[in-house]
Amino acid sequence: MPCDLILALDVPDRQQAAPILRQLRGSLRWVKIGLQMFTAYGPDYVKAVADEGFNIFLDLKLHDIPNTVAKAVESLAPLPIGMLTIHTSGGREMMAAARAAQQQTKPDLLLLGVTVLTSTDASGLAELGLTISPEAQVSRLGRLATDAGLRGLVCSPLEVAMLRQQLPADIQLVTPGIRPAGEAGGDDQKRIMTPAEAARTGSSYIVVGRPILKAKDPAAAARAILAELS
Ligand SMILES: O=c1ccn([C@@H]2O[C@H](COP(=O)(O)O)[C@@H](O)[C@H]2O)c(=O)[nH]1
Repeated sequence: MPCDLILALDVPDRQQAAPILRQLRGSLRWVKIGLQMFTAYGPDYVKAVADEGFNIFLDLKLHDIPNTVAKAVESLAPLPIGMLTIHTSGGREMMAAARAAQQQTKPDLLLLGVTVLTSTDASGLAELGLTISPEAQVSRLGRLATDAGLRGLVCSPLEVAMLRQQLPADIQLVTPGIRPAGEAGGDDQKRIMTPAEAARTGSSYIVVGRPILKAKDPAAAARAILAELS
């Protein structure tokens, strides 16, 4: 199963992003714009990065009452985006409303349900009153999301093999929590794997931010990961 790289463009400003994008044009296909850059620059920046030839994953992790999330999906539909996230913990009704809005306004958009954040481990779930393993909670939320009509999930690569057993084969599994060998620990990511392992286990896409952005040569670091995946 092919696995592609998505660069999480989590940098403070567009000046820092520009040289990285320029150097990766033609080799990297997907760029994730998340809360940091979207709150700084808004929809215009999404259009600007798309105009440079990248596919855009807009990672806003929408989570609100069903009507509000559905209306946000409608508002985002004119943007040149290929993927958009909502939180599965918003529940079945919220996900179904978002999915209906997406189908009506942007049928080719892949609406992804974020399961358990890769920065959360069993003790983090327990603090929220959820005495369940991350794997069991991802399984539960994955089923709920696909029952509500979603065709893609965000999870840790640690849960991919389990989800591949329980879900239809065409469900797209997008996995952050990627740390190259020797770079584990020392930050907020808890449920992690290397790029090659995440691809081998069946991820459709891996999402990588800091391991690329903090490298001496970010474009070279991204190209090395792309080579690992090919
Ligand atoms: O469960 C999740 C969902 C989303 N993310 C996002 O992915 C990137 C990961 O960046 P790194 O620097 O490689 O940790 C980041 O934008 C998160 O918002 C996630 O990590 N986990």
